[in-house]
Amino acid sequence: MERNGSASTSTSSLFLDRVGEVAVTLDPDGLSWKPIDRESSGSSCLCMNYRLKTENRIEFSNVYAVELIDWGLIEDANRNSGSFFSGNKFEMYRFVVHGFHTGKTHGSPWTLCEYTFGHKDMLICQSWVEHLIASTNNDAVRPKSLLVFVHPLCGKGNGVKTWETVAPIFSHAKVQTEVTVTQRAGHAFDCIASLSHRELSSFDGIVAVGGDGLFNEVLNGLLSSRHDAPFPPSPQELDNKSDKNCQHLNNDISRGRASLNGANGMLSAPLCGSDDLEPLLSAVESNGLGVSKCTTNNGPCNADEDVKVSFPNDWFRVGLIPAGSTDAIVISTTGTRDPVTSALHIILGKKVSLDIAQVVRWKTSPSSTEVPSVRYAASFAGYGFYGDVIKESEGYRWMGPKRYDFAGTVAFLKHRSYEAKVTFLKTEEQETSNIANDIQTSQLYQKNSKNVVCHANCSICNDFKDAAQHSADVAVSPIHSQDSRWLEYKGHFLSVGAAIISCRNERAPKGLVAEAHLADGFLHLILIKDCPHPLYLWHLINLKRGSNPFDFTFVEHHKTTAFTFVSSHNESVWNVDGEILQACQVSVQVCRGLINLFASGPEV
Ligand SMILES: Nc1ncnc2c1ncn2[C@@H]1O[C@H](COP(=O)(O)OP(=O)(O)OP(=O)(O)O)[C@@H](O)[C@H]1O
Repeated sequence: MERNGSASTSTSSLFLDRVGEVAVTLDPDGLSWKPIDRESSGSSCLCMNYRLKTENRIEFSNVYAVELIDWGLIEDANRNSGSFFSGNKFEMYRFVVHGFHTGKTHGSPWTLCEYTFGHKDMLICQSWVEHLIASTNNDAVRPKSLLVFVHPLCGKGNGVKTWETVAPIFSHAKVQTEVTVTQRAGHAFDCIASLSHRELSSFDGIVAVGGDGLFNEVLNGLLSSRHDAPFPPSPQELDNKSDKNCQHLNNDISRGRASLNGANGMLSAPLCGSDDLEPLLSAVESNGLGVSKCTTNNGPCNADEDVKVSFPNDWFRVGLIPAGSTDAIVISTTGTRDPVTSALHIILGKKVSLDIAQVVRWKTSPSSTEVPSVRYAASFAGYGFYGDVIKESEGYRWMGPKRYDFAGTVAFLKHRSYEAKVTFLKTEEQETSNIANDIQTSQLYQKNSKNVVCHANCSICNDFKDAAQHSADVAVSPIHSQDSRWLEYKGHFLSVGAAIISCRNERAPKGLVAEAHLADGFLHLILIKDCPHPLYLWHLINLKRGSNPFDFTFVEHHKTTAFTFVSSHNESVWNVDGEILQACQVSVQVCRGLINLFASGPEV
């Protein structure tokens, strides 16, 4: 390798497979090459997505692996030797640069490419490999060892095939993978929940190959015993507090006459100041943060130490390679639904924080005794229409992903509404808006959201990391603060939904809530009050078309950090990340940035 005029640039003569002899230049940002003594500069780019076009440079940020391979053939595509594919062949030592192209438009899938270089001298090849590896390992912390769960039956039954497609990318990058193909629902949860802290900390992350349901299992397996935080107040507790301390006003939403703030809608008087709200149950002994004396907030501990892995932390990451029916989590966090793109995000060590909703079920049915149980959700928790769809779809599993369209149509035609009470924590933004005037919810929505859409390196999501990374304040929403104000809605609802992220999917390309952020510490509560059938259809059409679905008088949209829900219905079904949860009393709170995902944020 010869140094050029600039100290940071060097050039060598190498052979590039299917091109011929090239002058290769290494600069601080990448690798480029120029054919020597030839006008022809054909190049190759082989892999799952075959590209055949002239390339003469690759940036280091687009290189995911560099490998020394065996002595073998390099093809010279000398134009004088005939066709491109019938050039001369030479034997030499070789190394491969594995890379990818990001596509010209945001949200387009990344495509793989590889360049095989050769030289008669093995030491020269070795030296190139060392230089390239050193140059490409500068930025993010790339994972070395991952635990992988593959759901064989997810989506159209392609889980294993999807893993087989991306597995070579991990082996090229020398990322060790311990793979389990799940045998049943709950398998991944059981495996992860039963891992000792030491076992878990021997991995840099866990990867789910499947849909949102498998991801939810992984999430719950990780957090069930490793996230210590006070529960949000139960509906009963809020009632007790409001009876004792607060003015308690209930404005029922009249059936079929949904309206906004004021007459039949929102109660803007505070239910109670919740400064002294204690968690109903201290089932988990909390130390506030969930971080014990020897924790791994800044990285895995020394193997000999008494390790405890708790969440949130700064190093453990979860990955998702999409193979499911809906894949809303992947689309909302990477901007595309592509296994190769997701695999590359994982290998490159990309990281974004994700808000997680802690859903505490207090009662399964109105007559059952209060026994809290916790479920975590990464994308969505919904009741009414959303619960009906998931329940209805269970009977049509044989249809595959199409069953959601069918079940959705059936649930829509039934047009059922449910009597329920929803109490949510008012945010500062809403306080200001309500004092100022009694504006309608759709206006409130526009005013509060400022229509800032989450994107890669989103400043809103990164805000809290700079201020107080992973402190108790950010781990749990401030629902116990002195200034908390709770608002109550009571009435008949077609659905009650809580979107933690945008939940983009093929049926709602901009998401259920287009401006939801990955890690702003808020969820979006969407209350669809009973309304005439055609209007509800219009709302659904707006979701599908990407128009504003909240611009209706029967839709309430509130950005909040916590809410409670009570229904008197015997078979109350929630849809939590696409999975069924039977519950008639729940409390939900957002835990800001509770986990890290191998992703860079939605590209919008
Ligand atoms: N081997 C298995 N057999 C049956 N169910 C499984 C298996 N592994 C995981 N599951 C469960 O299957 C459910 C659906 O998984 P997932 O969401 O990953 O796939 P999907 O095809 O998108 O599912 P769905 O169509 O139900 O949304 C989850 O509850 C998961 O726990």
